[in-house]
Parts: sequence; structure tokens; C-alpha cells
Amino acid sequence: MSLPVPSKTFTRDEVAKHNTEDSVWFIVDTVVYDASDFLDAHPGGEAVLRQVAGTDATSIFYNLHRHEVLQKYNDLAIGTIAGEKQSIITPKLGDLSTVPYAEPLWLTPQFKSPYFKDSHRKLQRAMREFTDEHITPEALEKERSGEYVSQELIDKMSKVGLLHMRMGPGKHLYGVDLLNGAVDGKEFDYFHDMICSQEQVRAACRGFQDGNMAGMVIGLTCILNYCKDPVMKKRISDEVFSGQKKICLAITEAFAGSDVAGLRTTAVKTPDGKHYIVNGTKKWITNGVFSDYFVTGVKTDKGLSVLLIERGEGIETKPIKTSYSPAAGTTYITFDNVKVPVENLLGEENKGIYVILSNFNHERWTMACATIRYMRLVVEESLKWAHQRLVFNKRLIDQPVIRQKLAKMIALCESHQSWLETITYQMCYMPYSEQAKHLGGPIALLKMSCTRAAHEIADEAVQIWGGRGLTQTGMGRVIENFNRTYKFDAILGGAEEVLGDLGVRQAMKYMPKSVL
Ligand code: HEM
Repeated sequence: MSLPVPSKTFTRDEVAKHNTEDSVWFIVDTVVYDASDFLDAHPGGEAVLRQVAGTDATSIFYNLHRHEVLQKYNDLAIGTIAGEKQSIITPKLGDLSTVPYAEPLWLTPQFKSPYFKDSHRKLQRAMREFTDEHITPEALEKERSGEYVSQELIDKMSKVGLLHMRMGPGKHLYGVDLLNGAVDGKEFDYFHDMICSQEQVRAACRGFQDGNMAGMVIGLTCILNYCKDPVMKKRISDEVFSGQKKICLAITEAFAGSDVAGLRTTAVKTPDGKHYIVNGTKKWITNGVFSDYFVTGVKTDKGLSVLLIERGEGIETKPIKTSYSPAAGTTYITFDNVKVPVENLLGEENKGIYVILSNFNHERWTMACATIRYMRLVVEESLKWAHQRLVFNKRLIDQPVIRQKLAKMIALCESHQSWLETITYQMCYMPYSEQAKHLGGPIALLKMSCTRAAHEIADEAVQIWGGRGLTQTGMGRVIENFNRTYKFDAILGGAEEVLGDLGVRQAMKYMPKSVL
């Protein structure tokens, strides 16, 4: 699609005359811009615009700006050069990128994949459109302002079944209209789930990405799988899926992160056996500040247990400032003699470790989906920039050292997507009971390896982008965000070292005795 600009045409000679005190025109990709009234407002200053007045500024413009700047300021366009056609494509909402490696191979027209059916492709299109239209604009705004996700967006996501889909396959999807029939809830598998995760990441706002109901993705699973009272389970899931109530997972403490066995929040039964009294703290809890329900890991008399705690007396939530956006709603929680009915126990008393561990696989896999997709976005942006940016009279891409960096970035991205798809295929066909045994290790290793790859990609990308890779606005916005935030994935849901160890320990369990 070309930029929609007025139909008036000019000759290049006519444009050249607008190089005066009162009139500053220039050409970008055959479109004529009248910047005379924009000089004061231009973030790059007046002088630079005066320097290009009357000329074709295409190459200098793309050396400094993203194409989306022209979309935003389209009202400065007054026409086009007679007989010439725009050559730069403006993507439509929902379009696939035409940049090589910008889409996973299964979405690249020349490639085939055994894993993806029509419903996956239909869902991908619908998710891309929904993300471009509704999620990205809000993500960009909230990432900057640090405000929390709006109720309006939550309502929209609820209406199209996106909140339901983010919980992965299951009965909670039956009978729900998913993005206007893009996929039937009974057909929804982990590849659909992967698509939902990966498409949303394209907003490239890591803090908002977590702020946008990540607490639900990791917290509500425990209710769906371990709440014994069907009435309570239905009430809570209805409230959360409809967007009226928010939920989060509160496991980590200042005392214990990946080492969940070291938790210190206590739950002591009252003498009449009807309640637990909860005391303690939780730290780094995503979405905690605005949550109504806390799925909380506690110490009971003989082990760990998991309780559903409703916001009320004795609970205080305070935002924690981290290196990503406050939009994530990262929280410090204190529980001070909080009275919780015993019916709110999820799973068995003292066997909460199973509740926590069974939750981890989907959480870690979702994080791998997201990290890999974000890596790909960095590859896309870097490929575009390397073709656009001129230094030492050459495009960056014409420098072998830059091509080497891109080669490494592409290889890391493609190999991890392939590994992800292989594991996702096993998740679709392996019974849930077997998954913890056989997939816990591979998923842990995948997540560990993804975030190591993210580390390499962030490092190479910033070198390609220079100062722009460290600047929150303008051309390098995506690179800066990725470089500042990829570490969250290397820590949350299990630190790299813990996951690596888990993967190898699981392999040790299955080592045949006879190999020596
Ligand atoms: C329709 C025309 C233009 C519009 C709407 C526009 C808009 C902007 C905006 C929004 C920025 C802030 C950075 C960003 O968001 O990318 C910017 C920065 C800048 N612009 Fe423009 N601009 C235009 C044309 C030009 C031209 C022709 C030049 C020629 C030299 C120029 C030079 C700069 C410079 C030097 C910066 C600072 C870049 C940086 O900090 O990296 N702009 N412009």
C-alpha cells in the first residue's frame, strides 16, 4: 500500500523553488511535504529541514526516521511528483512482513511445514490484525506512561476470547467464540497457543506485555486445574475471563525465587479448622498491584501449599520499580494475618509443590514463545536498518562485519523457533500426565537456551544500531527495549542456571545403567 496523499502533482523544479525563509518543501519517496509550519515542531530541529529545503530528502530521511513517522505526520504531504510512483510500501494492519526472516518459516510463502493447518493460519491472521489494531497502540502508550492496561482493552480481549485462548488448550475454550470463529475451541492446540503468544509480542513493549494479563496466564491455570469446588472454580474463571476481576501468581519472595522450597510465608490453620491465617511477603509479583485474586504459595505445617487469596483486610500491594515499564505492575505484597477459608486450598495440603511445578511447564514454554518472537523482531528491525543506514558512504549491510552479526542473529532465531515447534508438537500429542516427566527438562533447556540467545542477539543488535539501540524513542526503539528487558526472561519463571540444571537432572533420571 502507498501512503494516502493528496492527488495534486508537482514537478521537481517547482519543489526546488520552495527553499525560502517562508516556504520549506522537500520530497520523500516522490511525496512532496510542506514543512513550513512544522519547523518549530520538528523533534530534529528547524536547521536540518532548512538544509534539505527544495531537494529530494528520501535517503537522508530514511537514514534518520522510521517509515511510520510519515504515516503519523501524513497531513504534511501536499501531493506527489508528476509521473513518479511511491516505491516504499506502507504495511496495512495485519500484513505479514516481506523482510526475509521477519516471519517464522511456516509463514513464509515458499516454505512448507507439517505442523500448521488452516485454522492456525486463520488464527494467525486474526491475531495479527487484533494486535496491530488494538494491542500495539495501547502498548506503546502504556509502556511510556507506565500506566496499567486499560479496562477497555481487557474488555475487547475478553469479547474475542483472547483471555481464554491465552490459558492454552482445554475445556475453558469450548463454546467460546474465538476471534470471530478463527478456530473452534475444541480444535485449539498448543500451536494455536504459540500463535497467540508470539503475535502479541510484536508490539515490542516488554513491560506492557507482562502488564497485559500475564498474571492471569500463570495464575488462573492453578484454579482451572486444582480448584476442588466446581462452583468456586466457575465463579472465579467467569470473573477473570470476562475481565471483571484480575488474578496473579504470588510465589516468589525476597527469601526465595527459583528455590521455591525456601518460601517463608506461613498459613496456620485456626483451631476450628475453618481458616488459614496467612502471614508473610511476596516480591516481584507481576500484576499484583491491580489484582483481585492472589494464587499464593505458603508454608503449611508439613510442606508447601497453594491458596487462593482474595484481596481484602490485611493485604497490602506496593509497586516495585524495575528496569522495565511500571506498566507490568510488578508488586511487593504483604499478608498480615489474612484470614483465608480452607475451601480456598488448591490441590492437596502440603503438596503444593506439585501445583507449582505443574504450572511451570506452560509458563516457561510461553516465555520461550515470546522471547523467540521478540528475537525475530530484532532481526527484522536490524535487517531493515542495515539496508537503510548509510555510513562511510556505504549501507551498513555492505559491511561484512555487519553481515556476520546478522548471520549469527538469524541462525539463533531460526534454530530456537524450530526447537520450539518440535516441543510444541510433543505437547499436542503427549498426555498431560507424561508431559511433566518427559517435557519438563526439554522445556527448561529451551527457555534457558532462548535467553542465552537473546543475550547474544541483544548484544549484536546494539552494536549494529549504535546510539539508537540505547535510545527509547525513534529508530532504535525496539532494540533499546529488547536490550533493556531480555533479562526478565532469563530470570522469571526459573533462572537460566536453575533451568539448565533441571534439564540435565531430568536426563540423568533416564540414563541407562548399562552404559558404563
Ligand atoms: C515529513 C517530514 C519529517 C517528519 C514528519 C519528521 C519527524 C521527525 C520525528 C518525529 C523525529 C523524532 C525521532 C523519531 O521519532 O524518529 C525526527 C527526528 C529527526 N529528524 Fe525529522 N522529520 C521529517 C523530515 C526530516 C528531514 C527531511 C530531515 C533531514 C535532515 C530530518 C532530520 C531529523 C533529525 C536529524 C532528527 C533527529 C534524529 C535523531 O535524534 O536520531 N527530518 N523527525
